[in-house]
Amino acid sequence: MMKKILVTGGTGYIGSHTVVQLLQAGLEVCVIDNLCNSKVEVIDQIQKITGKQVYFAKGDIRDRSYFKKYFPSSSD
Ligand SMILES: O=c1ccn([C@@H]2O[C@H](COP(=O)(O)OP(=O)(O)O[C@H]3O[C@H](CO)[C@H](O)[C@H](O)[C@H]3O)[C@@H](O)[C@H]2O)c(=O)[nH]1
Repeated sequence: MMKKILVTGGTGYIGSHTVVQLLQAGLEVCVIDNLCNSKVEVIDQIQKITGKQVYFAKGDIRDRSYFKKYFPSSSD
């Protein structure tokens, strides 16, 4: 089974470069970023560079209701 990695801040400078490396290593990547210091277009650029799909969700994991939506089995 392919490993899935969650990268928070994955459209930022360090995050996007990390995502490219992870994809090129054959891992599946999901990015959560609130886009306060980056643009969603970065996802398209990553996909163009790697030829691989990135799952993207805009939001902040510090927001409890948002976190629960994506990680419903997490405990309080
Ligand atoms: O509460 C937050 C804060 C940030 N982000 C996102 O996290 C990513 C990374 O944030 P930063 O901008 O703090 O970090 P970067 O690694 O992208 O860039 C930082 O490091 C770079 C060099 O390493 C440059 O110095 C740059 O100016 C500096 O912001 C961004 O996409 C931003 O939108 C969130 O989703 N939530």
